[in-house]
Amino acid sequence: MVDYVTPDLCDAYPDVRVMTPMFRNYGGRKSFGGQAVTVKCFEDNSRVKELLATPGKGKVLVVDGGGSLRCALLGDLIAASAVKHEWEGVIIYGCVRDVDALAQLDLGVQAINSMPMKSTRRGIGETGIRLSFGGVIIEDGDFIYADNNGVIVADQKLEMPAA
Ligand SMILES: O=C([O-])CC(=O)C(=O)O
Repeated sequence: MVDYVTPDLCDAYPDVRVMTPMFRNYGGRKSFGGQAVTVKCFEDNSRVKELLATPGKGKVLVVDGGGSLRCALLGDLIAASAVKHEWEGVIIYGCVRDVDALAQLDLGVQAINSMPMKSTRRGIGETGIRLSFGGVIIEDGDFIYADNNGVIVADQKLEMPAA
């Protein structure tokens, strides 16, 4: 597991897209990165649950939840499924819950806040599409990196510069 340091990546790759600072780290992995798998859903985590139950090695699930603060799109059970399927992490423009349990998992999780109410699951949501939030565009297949400093997006895979 690579320890990504986003300030060092910004220095080495000044063209990266940097998200507006609004995410908090909720996962047990303070730093994570990989190829973006995109989801857009509003207050419905059907697609999040489905995707995190498929193989995720080298991948980061990027969820545009429309910034809703009314319910959580991820909790400890779905996050545990993500760990089992080897996802690197999940970035949610929306909320998570079960935050103390999330902090114990070997998974990166960044979201805008915590919310104890769960979302609905009516099968609504799109996957593999272009997202726009946090001041940047994220295409399915882009590369995304996150740590406690922030979240950055790039067209190609980034390597940590030699120390
Ligand atoms: O089930 C949900 O919708 C979210 C949740 O609490 C979990 O993943 O444990």
